[in-house]
Amino acid sequence: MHTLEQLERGELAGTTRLDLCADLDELPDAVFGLADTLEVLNLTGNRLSSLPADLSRLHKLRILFCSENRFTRLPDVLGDCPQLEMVGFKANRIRQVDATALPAPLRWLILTDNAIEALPEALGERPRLQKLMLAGNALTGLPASLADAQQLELLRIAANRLERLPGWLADMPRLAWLAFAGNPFSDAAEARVLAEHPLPLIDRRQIDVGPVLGQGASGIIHRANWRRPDAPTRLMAVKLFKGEVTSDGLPHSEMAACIAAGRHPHLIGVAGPLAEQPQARPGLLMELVDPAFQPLAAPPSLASCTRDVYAEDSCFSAEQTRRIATAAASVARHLHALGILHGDLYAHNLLVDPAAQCLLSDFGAASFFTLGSTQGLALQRLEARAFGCLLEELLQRTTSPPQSLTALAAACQDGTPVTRPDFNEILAVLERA
Ligand SMILES: Nc1ncnc2c1ncn2[C@@H]1O[C@H](COP(=O)(O)OP(=O)(O)OP(=O)(O)O)[C@@H](O)[C@H]1O
Repeated sequence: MHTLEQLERGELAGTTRLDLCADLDELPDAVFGLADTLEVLNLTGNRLSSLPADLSRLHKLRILFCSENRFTRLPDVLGDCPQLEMVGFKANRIRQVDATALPAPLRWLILTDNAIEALPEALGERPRLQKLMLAGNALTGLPASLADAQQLELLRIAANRLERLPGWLADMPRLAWLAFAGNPFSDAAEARVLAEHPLPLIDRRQIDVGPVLGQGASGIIHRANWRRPDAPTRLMAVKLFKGEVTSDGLPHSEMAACIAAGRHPHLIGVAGPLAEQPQARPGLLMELVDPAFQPLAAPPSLASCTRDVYAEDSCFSAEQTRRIATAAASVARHLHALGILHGDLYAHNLLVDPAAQCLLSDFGAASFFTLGSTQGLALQRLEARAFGCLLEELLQRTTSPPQSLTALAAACQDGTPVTRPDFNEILAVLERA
């Protein structure tokens, strides 16, 4: 984080990235002194409601974050910025987004947690658009032009007012990660899945909440002792949800998916939701994961956009790759059979131990669909592409990758979704590999 004083004293000359959080009501003029080098401008957490009309003087600007400010419209000046490819305005009060505000090179747009009812058709006319985060708005529809966004890979539309999922989503050639829970059309499927797979409520008096184990976007995970009257005390983990919308969706949908997912060798076991209590946060009691299990990769970076970031020295044997891929595919098939789309099938959500045992975590983007529906089948093909990307990444780091798996990764990423293999076929290939 930089300070206004550093900026005004000229100490930041030549910088490519500026992070300013200083109760700003307007962009300081001194920022333009960095115009010849500035590529990333992070103004998150100020009180801004507009940007200067001549923002495009920052002619090298590629990435702009203005989350947690007071914008009520996406500033039109963004559309004048010749290199601007990533725009983040999470948690503002935006109602209005005009075509003029969308820069031509737009690749990654974050408008999570605003009050947007409609988006301009021009959104689909940004040919590089790859990642679109719209959860937590008031959208009743999506621009039909998005059907032409050939590069779109990740779409978050959870917690909106959509009455249906657009049919064209099924034909998107590259779409692989989709979250849509918390819309009127999917609420019934969520309620059904949950009703069919209930878990007993856990009495909060039986839980001693211990130290923090970790923190995700939707909540904090603590170690916990579960003291049951008729059984020995068990060491567990409890997730206490924060309650707000995340970039993936709503905490109650995440909880519903965790519960409904049931038991599977490659899922973290869930004991049940904590009984509700006034003023207490919703909570979920689950098995404690051994620290030997670690994420297979880190989440995407600003540069990688939709693809995970692996450690430089990540390297797998063909057998490890086969085991990890089989675990991911079998758990995806299990979820799909229940009417659950994981929506975030990524290496960073796979916890793997040194013996290549594997757990799929993070149901924050999970959504619910009607079993046996055409739409359900399309969604499974969409998740097959996510699996294909994962397998491709594993194979890039595998010594002597089996040819059959290279062909499988390609087939799962076929630009015509209906020709992709389903998860039964995927598992059959993995078994033979
Ligand atoms: N059952 C568990 N046992 C032990 N540690 C856990 C358990 N669940 C989560 N953790 C720890 O808490 C961290 C956050 O977990 P959580 O599932 O909330 O978030 P995430 O999926 O990693 O992140 P995000 O939701 O932001 O994508 C994990 O990285 C892990 O270190």
